[in-house]
Amino acid sequence: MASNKREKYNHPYQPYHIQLELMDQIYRILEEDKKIGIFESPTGTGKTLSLICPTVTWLRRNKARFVDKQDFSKSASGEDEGSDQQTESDDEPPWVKETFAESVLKQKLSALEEYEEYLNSQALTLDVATALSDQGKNQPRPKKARVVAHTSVDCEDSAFLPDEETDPLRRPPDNDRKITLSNEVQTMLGRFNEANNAVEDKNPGLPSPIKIFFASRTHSQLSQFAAQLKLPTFPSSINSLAYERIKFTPLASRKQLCINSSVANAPSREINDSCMDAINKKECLPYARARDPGNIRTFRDYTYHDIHDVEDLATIGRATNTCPYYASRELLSDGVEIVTLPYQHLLMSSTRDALGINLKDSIVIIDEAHNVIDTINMLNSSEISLNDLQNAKEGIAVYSRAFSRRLSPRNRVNLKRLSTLVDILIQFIQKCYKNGREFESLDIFEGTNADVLNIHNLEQYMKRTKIAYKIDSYIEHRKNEKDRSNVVSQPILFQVASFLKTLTNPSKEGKFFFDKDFTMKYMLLEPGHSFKEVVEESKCVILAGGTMEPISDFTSSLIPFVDKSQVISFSCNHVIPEDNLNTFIVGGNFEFTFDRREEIIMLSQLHDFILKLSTIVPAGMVVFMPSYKFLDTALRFWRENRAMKDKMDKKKIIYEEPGVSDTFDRYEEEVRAAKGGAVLFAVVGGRLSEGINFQDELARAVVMVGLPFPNVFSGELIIRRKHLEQKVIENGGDTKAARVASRELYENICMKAVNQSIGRAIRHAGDYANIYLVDKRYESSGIQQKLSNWVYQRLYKPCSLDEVYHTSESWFSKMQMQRKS
Ligand SMILES: Nc1ncnc2c1ncn2[C@@H]1O[C@H](COP(=O)(O)OP(=O)(O)OP(=O)(O)O)[C@@H](O)[C@H]1O
Ligand code: SF4
Repeated sequence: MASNKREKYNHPYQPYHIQLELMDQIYRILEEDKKIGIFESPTGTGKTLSLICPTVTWLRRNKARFVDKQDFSKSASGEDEGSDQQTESDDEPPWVKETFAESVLKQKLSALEEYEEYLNSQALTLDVATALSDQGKNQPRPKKARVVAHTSVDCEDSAFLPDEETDPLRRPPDNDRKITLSNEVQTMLGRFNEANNAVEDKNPGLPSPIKIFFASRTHSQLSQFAAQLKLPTFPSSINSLAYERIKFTPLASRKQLCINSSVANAPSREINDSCMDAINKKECLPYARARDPGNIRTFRDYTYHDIHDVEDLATIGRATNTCPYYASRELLSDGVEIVTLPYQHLLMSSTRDALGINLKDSIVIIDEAHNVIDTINMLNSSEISLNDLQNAKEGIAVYSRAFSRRLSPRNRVNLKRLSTLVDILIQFIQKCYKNGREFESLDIFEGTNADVLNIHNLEQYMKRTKIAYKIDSYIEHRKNEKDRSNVVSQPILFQVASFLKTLTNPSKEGKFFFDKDFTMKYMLLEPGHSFKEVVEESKCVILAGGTMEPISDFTSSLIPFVDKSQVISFSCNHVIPEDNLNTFIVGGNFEFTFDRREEIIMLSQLHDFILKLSTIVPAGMVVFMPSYKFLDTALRFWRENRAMKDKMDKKKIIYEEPGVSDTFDRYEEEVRAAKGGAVLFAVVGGRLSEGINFQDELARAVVMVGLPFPNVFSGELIIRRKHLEQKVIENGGDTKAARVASRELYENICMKAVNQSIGRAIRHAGDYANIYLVDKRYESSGIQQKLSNWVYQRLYKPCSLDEVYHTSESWFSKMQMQRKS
């Protein structure tokens, strides 16, 4: 049975039972045409292959169905779904259409076979590409583009002058195919093109009707996807083809893909502008080559020859001297089946449009999806503090003085206007600031002369002249000249520009408000609104992650517009044996509410509990505290009142501090030294609570102290709660229902953080550890149900503290014995 299933999804290994369950659910979404899948698959359970195998298997089967005469004849005869255009062929008898469709199909299929054979026969491997790209280093380089580098001291001052105000429509849009080339570039291009144009296009362009878009948060997760995609082999979608390559491309940023060294070395935030500069000045040969169909074909054939990650794509770009950033985008409409891309490429509609990403009917997979709501909110929010504005004002003044003689009258006027606007923002904060207070954008300008300023024009001016970039670069440059330490300061004018953009075009789904430290913020309150387009355009969206509970967070804020019958959610068990984890609730007196958490008796008891546990737990033990402040209070109290020194029993104490980056390394070293292990005190939401592996000895126990509810006084939360309560009431609920919804919001934020933190332990099939939830509020069934399923399923029955110690002791001895035998 299991091996049948393995074949069914083309899994490269014998899938774990839980992988089979997950793959069944994913396949079901696709086959039953459901809209949303929400899947939790704990780390170590082979999530990436569980996502790849059923989706690509389905994709190939679906393509086979598409290639089937009936489906294809529709597309060949122009009868695409939704097409209501009358065509000439409507008048033709059915047998004519059918014969035409059959002949088109035949031609396309045999061309497809030829293309696969062509790819097989060509030496388009990465080794060849690397060799070519090494050779390419000796090729003449295009004229060096002028780049404003922060660290460069000998920058010409003129580099900091505002760009000329050209009509933005005349600036080559990203997908403009025609550019006029300088003579030098044209000569070189001619040489490169001769060879390529002689080769006819082998790819018949049989449309891949459905694509898979796989988005994740980090570069390493996307590379991991490419590496895992190499493992399975999928049957060809065409009977006559013995082997069909997966047509895959990653999409990435210019920072990762730029092969023009004079641009690629610029600081991250300047790369886009530098690239556009190089393009506008016709100084980038790889760009010119990426506009040429012959070069794109060569680039495509290299790319499709194998599964390549982002670094490989850059190598192919160098080998073909074709910009991989632009060339990879061309593949979106050239037979690609699977695309990986970072979150922001997928989640912003403007970025999708600019990159030419069409999600129509696609399978969208979002990995590490516990971050997706925060990412959408972050991408659509902006903020600026009083301090930033004061620095911006100073920056504009310094810049205006330095360049007063060289600025055109128009630039001078606009800079003056910008300074006045910054002044208005400063005065508004000084006059009206109250943490958590909402305001409208119009309130800022009441009683001012802002109408004369025309903020929209000012925003456009900043965009066209890149003045924010010029001022920030100039200030940085001056600082570096005076202070050779090269301390990178914040790009303040960039922040002003971004806030201005929000101010001129705020979305209805967001609010302006004041937050702590005299900050003005704009925050999106309905992430679902921005996500709706992704859901509506695609065939389905699969949200997958290691810790997705509480799932209600997604259904209520991300996809409230999707009918429940269209959502499948599934939380996988862990691959570890049932007995490899116990979750204890340590209640008793413990209740670390904000008011009580510093009570002397509770702090003393907490110390005694951790101390006792440290004598029982082997090797490493991680204790998560709800905040830095509480960690600091507890450590101080224990040193002063419980004679705590630098160890707990035999375990060395290591603790997290804000801004310190080597905590994990020190802890790991201590645990690996095998002298008795270490206790690591970390903070929920700190840098050790997400994305870090505490496998095996690094965490034989995770202790979660209290429930890390968010700060009720944060301006952001005040606004979110108010918005939610209003929504409940507008939808016919009463004040009690509104309060319940608020409570749910708080609990979800808190439990998401708990699941993230405790999920750091148990990282593979043979791992084992215990989890201790120290607070009596964990006894509530509502809270327990928000734990990750694999943790909830291993909750130990309610018991006394003595039983916790006793059971733990015998369990650890048993597990260690098992390991030895
Ligand atoms: N059934 C299996 N048998 C053996 N190895 C497997 C199996 N399934 C996946 N693997 C391998 O296990 C390793 C871990 O896989 P992957 O990184 O996808 O898992 P994960 O830990 O669930 O993911 P994440 O780190 O994103 O939480 C990979 O090298 C993968 O090829
Ligand atoms: S077009 Fe490509 S290679 Fe040229 S500067 Fe831009 S990203 Fe770099």
